[in-house]
Amino acid sequence: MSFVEVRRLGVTYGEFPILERVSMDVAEGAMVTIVGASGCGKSTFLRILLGQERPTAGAVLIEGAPIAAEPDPDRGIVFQKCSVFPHLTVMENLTLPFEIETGGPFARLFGARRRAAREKAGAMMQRLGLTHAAGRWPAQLSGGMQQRLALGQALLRRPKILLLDEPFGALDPGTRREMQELLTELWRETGMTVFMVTHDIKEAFELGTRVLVFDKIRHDPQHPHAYGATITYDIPLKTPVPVEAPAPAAPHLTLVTDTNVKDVSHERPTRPPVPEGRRP
Ligand SMILES: Nc1ncnc2c1ncn2[C@@H]1O[C@H](COP(=O)(O)OP(=O)(O)OP(=O)(O)O)[C@@H](O)[C@H]1O
Repeated sequence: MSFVEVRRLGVTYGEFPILERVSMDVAEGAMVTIVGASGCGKSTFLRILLGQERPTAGAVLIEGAPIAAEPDPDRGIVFQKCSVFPHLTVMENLTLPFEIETGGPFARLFGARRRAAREKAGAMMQRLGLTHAAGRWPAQLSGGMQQRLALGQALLRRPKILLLDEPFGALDPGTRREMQELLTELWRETGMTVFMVTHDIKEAFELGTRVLVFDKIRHDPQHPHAYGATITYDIPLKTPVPVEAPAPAAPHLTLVTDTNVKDVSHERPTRPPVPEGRRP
């Protein structure tokens, strides 16, 4: 049994299929990076993993059980922007997860529980280098600091799965590099399973233990929205933590099609053929 199993997942909005027949098995501790053209359904896939949306077809299992019908502390998420609450200070953003745990978004912590929450938030601030900014509002932070705060907030409840939707897309190259290093450190420390959407191919290959490419296998030029995207390439790169093993010398490419899985490590990747009966 894999940690995350996705079985012939499909998502349709109205009459438009966005994702179709997406299947994968993901080991615990993997860092799965996801690339694909804009609009092919990468964020939709993350929302399904979060439990924010239900799939139209297929299933997602986590540790063998169907995914919870709504977000829970086992899954944290960080978006490109606006992941933290603008009306709360850094400290308040980091104690909020514990307040929600106690009794929903309007709950307040008092006494020993408040002290414990502030201690954990303080330790996280130190880990993220934000201690000096405890009393600042998010609008008073740089983009990199805001994303560090968002990562910290997502990690405080120790999620088993961290979902990242282009988390470093709005950062300058230097800050982006720092954030990539921080993410790698936190991932190694926690052993959590990460799904990260990125438009930066280099980032996908540098950070991921496995790269997934989302694209449409079937395409009808007369009806460009007739088919959804699926996984067209599934490229394992390194063994995920905690198992320590040397990375393979060269990436082993697997071209995933609807009906078969074909080893193409010795071939140049080419566009999959249009199935019979679908030719314009
Ligand atoms: N709630 C919704 N209702 C209807 N259509 C939606 C909804 N959410 C997303 N879509 C559509 O689904 C498609 C996929 O969107 P999604 O944001 O998942 O793509 P993406 O691959 O993450 O794109 P990008 O890389 O640009 O962020 C888009 O055409 C979008 O307009």
